[in-house]
Amino acid sequence: MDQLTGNLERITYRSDETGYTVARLKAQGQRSVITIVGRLPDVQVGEQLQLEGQWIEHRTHGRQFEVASYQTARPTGNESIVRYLASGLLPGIGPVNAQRIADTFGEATLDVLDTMPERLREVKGLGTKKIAAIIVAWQEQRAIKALLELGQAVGLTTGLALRIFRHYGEQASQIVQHDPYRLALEIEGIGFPTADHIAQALGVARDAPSRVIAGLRYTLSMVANTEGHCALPQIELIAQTQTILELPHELIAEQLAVATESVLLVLDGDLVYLPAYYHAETELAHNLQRLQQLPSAIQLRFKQQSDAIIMRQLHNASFDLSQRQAEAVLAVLRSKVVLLTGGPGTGKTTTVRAILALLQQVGLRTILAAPTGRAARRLAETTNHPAATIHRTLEYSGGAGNDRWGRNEHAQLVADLVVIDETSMLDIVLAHHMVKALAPTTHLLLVGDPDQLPAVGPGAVLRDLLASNRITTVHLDTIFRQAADSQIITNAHAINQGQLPSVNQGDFYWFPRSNPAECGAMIVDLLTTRIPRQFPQFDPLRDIQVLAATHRGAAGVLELNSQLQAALNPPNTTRQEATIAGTLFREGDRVIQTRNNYDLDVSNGDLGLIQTIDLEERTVSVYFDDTRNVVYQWNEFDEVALAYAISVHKAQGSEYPVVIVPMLRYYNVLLNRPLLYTAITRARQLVILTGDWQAVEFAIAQRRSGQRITGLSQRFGMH
Ligand SMILES: Nc1ncnc2c1ncn2[C@@H]1O[C@H](COP(=O)(O)OP(=O)(O)OP(=O)(O)O)[C@@H](O)[C@H]1O
Repeated sequence: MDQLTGNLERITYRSDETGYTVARLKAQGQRSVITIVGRLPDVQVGEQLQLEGQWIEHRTHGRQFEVASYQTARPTGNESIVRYLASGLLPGIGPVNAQRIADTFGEATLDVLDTMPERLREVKGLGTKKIAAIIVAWQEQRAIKALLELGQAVGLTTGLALRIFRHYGEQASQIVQHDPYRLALEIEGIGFPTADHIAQALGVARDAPSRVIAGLRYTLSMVANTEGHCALPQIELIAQTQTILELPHELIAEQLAVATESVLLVLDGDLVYLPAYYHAETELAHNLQRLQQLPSAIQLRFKQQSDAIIMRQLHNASFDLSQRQAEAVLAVLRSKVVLLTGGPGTGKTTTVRAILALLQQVGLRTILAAPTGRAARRLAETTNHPAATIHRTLEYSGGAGNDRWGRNEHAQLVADLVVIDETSMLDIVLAHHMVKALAPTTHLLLVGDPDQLPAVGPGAVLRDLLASNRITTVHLDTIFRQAADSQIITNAHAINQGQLPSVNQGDFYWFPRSNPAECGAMIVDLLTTRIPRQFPQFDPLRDIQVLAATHRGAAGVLELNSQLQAALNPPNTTRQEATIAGTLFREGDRVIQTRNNYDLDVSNGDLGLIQTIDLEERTVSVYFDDTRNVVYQWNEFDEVALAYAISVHKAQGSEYPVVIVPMLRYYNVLLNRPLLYTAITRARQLVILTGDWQAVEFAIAQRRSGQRITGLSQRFGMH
């Protein structure tokens, strides 16, 4: 190893993601300024660096020093201090102001910034606003430095350290040092093993209570995220935690008792909950029951009108409802909380429209909402009434463990009726926040199809509420004639009843392909050749969605995306491309937003096309839903994925003109009836299944996706 000491002159390039840096150093004993490269996430211009590493000969850039490890010392001497302050470290400080600051405080400049930053007032020409901004930036800089140093000591990669910093801000070092296990629970991409690794490096004992309790909490949050359970039975929880911690059963049982005592976990009967899910479940049950009991303006308004009169009004407004639909309308007028269920084409939306018309006539207010942006847009289109996501309706902001709900028990929604569509997608936490924000006089109508896949988050709210038998429910099961003409809809209902679909007639096709590679090739062929030839009205980039059960394998989301990208949007000198967070993106690519981002105003599931990739500015702009442009910074783009193919789960609540579904046995464990049913009911005009017919049979034979452990239906009625 060679050693080198010098003063940092300039930073030529730095990756915010990885900390990889190219910089210029005025090194002692070297005649000219040299180039250094390596992971130097926190070094600043003007700093004194001590480096270890080796000299290498770069093909195009020539001789440079590759840094293996380094230490920094703060700049000393007027010139270095000025360069340091003017390096872009502090907002609004260029060479002139930097010189003034350095002249005012001399060698003590950095100490003043550390301990008495208010003394900046002594510097001529610095306003209060500028001083406040400098103080914030300086503290943040120090916090990042402290965290990166700590990170080096405990074996954290720069990428992870920066992610932790983005999450916790200035408290990051403190949290890593004193409660490293929090990282596993609160930061996406950091699992228990990483947190455990840090804790071990900090010398936390393997059988320390904090480790055991973290392991128990981690197990619960993992089963919530992967299997949708709100809780686990004690024995199950201990057994699963044991395999993670590799500690004796008794020790874990003991700490489980301690954790429930101190309410880090909640024991209810035999079920153990994370407190957040326990509260969501109990309060949801409680609030729904309270809501059911309190009188309302709607009830009052329609009290004097007989059922027959109301039906006549609807008839006059040209609604010819079936008996069941009429029952549903009356139920909503008479009961505070109603479930309206049914498969595709059974008249749910028509029923909602009839209710809206009645309420509007007499000046009562309705709010419509759905769990995803696309579902909300469709609801608005089909009802001709404004609709928004539930998050937006509840004026949600924040994120990253810092949630704020503008509408809550203290600031409730102003409405006589709130209608939620796609209720099957409601998880326990969102349902809780929504119901909490309803004024006691509001009616709630939950519309949904319980045979769809359950929510991505934990809980099975719609199924649990149905199972409780305590909420007025109207189930629509007649497929109306117009809808029955569609083979997609009749097949959806057939599949739901355990029958095989009829294929190759109308709008529902089957292309047998025996193995995953052939199936993948078939899908490419469909998008590039067959569909454009036979159905030229569909634009392959905009109208066709491939829905796969899995991410892995030759017919999984990842592989299909790379093949479809190559076929539909191949490399082209006029189209910029870039690899961001491990994925190659190209201008023109079809992409999907994968989580809600309130700053950029894009929701999970929104689809768009990449407009421009700007390598200089490190930004990507995406044109969403043919309506609006969103510009992402590079480091935000990990929220976006290619979307030629997406998972069925991601497609919940969305519809597409054409849906193509590979069906193969290699992912048998993932196949089930709700998955296939959900996939094909996403299509408006055309469904194409391709693969192995036995996989279709197998899927239909698996009646349910995994059962979820929840306590909502039992809890209902206990209050
Ligand atoms: N009472 C009725 N008489 C005749 N046709 C009806 C009736 N109710 C609904 N329809 C028609 O049936 C079709 C499906 O109705 P609607 O869109 O309300 O169902 P849905 O359950 O909301 O379907 P999806 O879940 O697929 O959106 C529509 O074409 C609608 O006009």
